[in-house]
Amino acid sequence: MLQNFVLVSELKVCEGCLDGESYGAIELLTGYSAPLDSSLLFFVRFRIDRVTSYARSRKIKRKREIMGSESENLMIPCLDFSKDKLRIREGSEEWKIMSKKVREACESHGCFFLIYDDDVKKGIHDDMFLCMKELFDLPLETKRKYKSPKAYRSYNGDSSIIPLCQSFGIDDASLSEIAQAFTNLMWPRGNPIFCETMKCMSSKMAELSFMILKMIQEGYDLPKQYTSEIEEMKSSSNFRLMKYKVPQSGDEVCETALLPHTDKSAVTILCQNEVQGLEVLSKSNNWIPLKIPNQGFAVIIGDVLKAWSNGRLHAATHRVVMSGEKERYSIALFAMPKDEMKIEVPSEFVEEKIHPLRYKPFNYGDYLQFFVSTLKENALDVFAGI
Ligand SMILES: O=C(O)CCC(=O)C(=O)O
Ligand SMILES: [Fe+2]
Repeated sequence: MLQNFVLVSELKVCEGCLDGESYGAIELLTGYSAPLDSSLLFFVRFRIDRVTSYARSRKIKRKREIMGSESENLMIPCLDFSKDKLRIREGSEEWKIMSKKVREACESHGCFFLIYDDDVKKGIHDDMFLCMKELFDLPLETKRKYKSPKAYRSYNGDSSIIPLCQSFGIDDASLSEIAQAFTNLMWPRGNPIFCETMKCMSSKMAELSFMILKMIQEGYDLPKQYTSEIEEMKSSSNFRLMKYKVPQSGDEVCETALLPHTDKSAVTILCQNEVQGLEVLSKSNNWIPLKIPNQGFAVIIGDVLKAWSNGRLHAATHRVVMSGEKERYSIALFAMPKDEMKIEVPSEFVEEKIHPLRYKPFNYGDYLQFFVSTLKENALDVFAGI
């Protein structure tokens, strides 16, 4: 009977030690909430003991889940495009071998790790993260000046759904006039280091995304006639800068800082500071923490390539969880088509028995609009599925 008299919110204030998980646990144990009476404090303490052990067991369970998925993490390939410091040359034997590996990784996991070292890239990673800190440290009213009519571009730091995340999305950031306009808006007195670093980092990442797209074409031995389609798939890009706050509720708690989703791009390239947090959902339905190599990238297949390849390439669902005491900074480059591109499955991907046609042709801009207005989890299948 007593359990009906626990007010969850007062409990939280009273004890000041309950995190999100424990709070949920109390609701679970009590069924519903009612005003807390001081005579019930003994009972409440007893409950808290139970709740704490419940929360502890949840944490252990999560640790086990992570350990269980660790073996799957090891299965996600790490591909070195700069092997022996020699850049893989298009058309070479190494290029062909690597292309098959890219195809395989994108079919099995929808993602892979990428290492790529060259003289231009050296140091730029660190410079970019220093620049990002400077950007996110600007006053809120300055950051809010960055507005765009396009979805997921404007400065976003006030979302009640993902309160730990702040972001900016800049289209075609490698173009001088765009990088300059963004820099001038944030720093009216100028910040040439930021401007140059952003241009350089975004063009490096765009170059890598094109390389991956070409490898996918090669990996399937598709004829040259598809080269122009592959080029169209990266004719736009969005350079997204993100900062994730440390969760307030205690360092052992993992909070979802970015909700599960698939990207609406053709392909996404991502890197981060030293703080991990990205997870992908494996085909066997386990969340796998992606340990992105230092100075390396994670590559994730988006909805466009999934549709175009008739579902052979897997658009991996992913999310960000935050724990620990350090802020996370991440950078994503979304390579995508222009709105007017028609996405149509090449006949080479269709095979009556094993691979019947799964997607009807659609206009990329229409798909984006559909997604933004419905936010459906399985938007691609609802919009273009057969
Ligand atoms: O911050 C990350 O690591 C992931 C970001 C992401 O998935 C996105 O912006 O679509
Ligand atoms: Fe994403």
